[in-house]
Amino acid sequence: MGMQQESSHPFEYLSAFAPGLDAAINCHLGLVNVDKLAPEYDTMPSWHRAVDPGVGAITPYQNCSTIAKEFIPAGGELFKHYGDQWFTGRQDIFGLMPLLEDYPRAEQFAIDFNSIAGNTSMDFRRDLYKIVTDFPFESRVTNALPNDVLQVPTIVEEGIRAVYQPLATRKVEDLEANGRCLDYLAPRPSTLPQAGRGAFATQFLAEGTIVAGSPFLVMANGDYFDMFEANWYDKTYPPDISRKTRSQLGLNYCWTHADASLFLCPYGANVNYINHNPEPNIRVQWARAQSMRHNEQWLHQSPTEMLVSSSPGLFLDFIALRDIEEGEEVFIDYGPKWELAWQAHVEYWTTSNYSHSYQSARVYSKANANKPFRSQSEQEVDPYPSYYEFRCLDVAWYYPKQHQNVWMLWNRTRTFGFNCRILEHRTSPEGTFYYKVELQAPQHKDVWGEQWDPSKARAETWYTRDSWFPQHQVVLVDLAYSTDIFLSDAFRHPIAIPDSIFPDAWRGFVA
Ligand SMILES: C[S@@+](CC[C@H](N)C(=O)[O-])C[C@H]1O[C@@H](n2cnc3c(N)ncnc32)[C@H](O)[C@@H]1O
Repeated sequence: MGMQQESSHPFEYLSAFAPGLDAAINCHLGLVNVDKLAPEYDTMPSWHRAVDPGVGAITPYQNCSTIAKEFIPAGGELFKHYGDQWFTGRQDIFGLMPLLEDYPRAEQFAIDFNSIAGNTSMDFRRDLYKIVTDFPFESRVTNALPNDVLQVPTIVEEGIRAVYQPLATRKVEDLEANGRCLDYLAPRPSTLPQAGRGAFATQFLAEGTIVAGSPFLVMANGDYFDMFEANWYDKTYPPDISRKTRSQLGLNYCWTHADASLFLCPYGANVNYINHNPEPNIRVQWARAQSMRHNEQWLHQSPTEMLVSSSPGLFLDFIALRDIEEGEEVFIDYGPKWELAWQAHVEYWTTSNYSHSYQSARVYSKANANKPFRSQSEQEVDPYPSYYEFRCLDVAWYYPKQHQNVWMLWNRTRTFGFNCRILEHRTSPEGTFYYKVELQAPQHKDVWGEQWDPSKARAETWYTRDSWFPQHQVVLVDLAYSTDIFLSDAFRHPIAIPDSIFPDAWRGFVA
């Protein structure tokens, strides 16, 4: 998430795989208790593409915090809001699952029921309640009600969450005995040169400790990571899938093995920060059968079933090979092929000739915050580099209601505005910059997946705005696909699944 700015496709979000705690959190719309904050954009501040081989090889999307919105009892499962559509779009699987607003409605129903029937006999109350919950026409609200009328007083006194919370709470002793600690590791700048961030022990970890664990996204092959040349925005040409131009950054965070085309992408807390060292202090091993929902059977059969499964079933444990001190960086061995590829890359990078004068739009804007942006006419004399563009945040003005993709456009523009040009600037007595701008309204009528049609190319329609835009609504951004992570020669290499744990049943699998 948070990467919209990096893509120029008019309708599609660019989805970033943001590993960490949040990726493992389920959704229960009656018990939503956490929220995630947008990630921070944080490149390694001292790195520059003209010099540093690590540039573009690690994610700049960092610190995507998960925060508690409600009281969470010890042992309580964390739940976030996936959005109602996640359930309505899967009605064939979930049926009439209660949505976010159905729980308060059910709660109100229980309160009303109690005030009407609370003083009647238990038998009568039970029958009356059964009529409601077993009503032939199922509804999401009735599905949010507990089956047992004896729960109604709990709802009245403590709210409907109190009915569901016990079902979503495990005993702390049970978690301590069978769970995995999520905070034995934490990210910090790595001790290795050019490696970016690494994972560090937050406390002393004795030899044999399971320091982290991770489920995986499983892919049949690495095609998913391929990128092709295309011009989504102007639609002047479609992607040419015969010409792969580069690999997505996600490749560096995923695991594979020479004997199969499979790719496994871990998303357990902090495991994606573990760097490579040929002399590691951590090893990996599959979780014990049935523990952590690890499906041992999958290790003994062709990956076909695993690939079609809708729920994750692989779980890998990361185990201390020796005592690890608090504050020590932890490492796994990515394999000799990775090591050779990295060495070759470092050598190659000395020959790359990226300009020393390159500055990302973010770096430029920060360094020049005391000056207004240049207007169009000023830019004729003193242009900005071609890899910058202006975005103006102006949601209220243009809202093409007739458009079938309104919500997508709205979401997209809300986050990072419309293309815009600066016509004039002025400075208020308080020193705030104001801009007279021209905005380019989105004109797209087509949708993702439709037949390619160059005649639907983006219309160059510019609108002048009368009001002056304050500086926080005018942003200089990097042109999509121009930041370090899109450099076609940025380092890309997957991590090797150690041969010692790679199941024989998967060898030879190619898809
Ligand atoms: C799974 S990520 C590890 C976390 C990463 N360092 C970060 O900051 O997000 C793998 C990437 O980290 C970097 N890396 C890992 N080990 C390294 C090492 N020993 N030397 C240099 N770079 C390393 C490489 O860019 C590699 O592709």
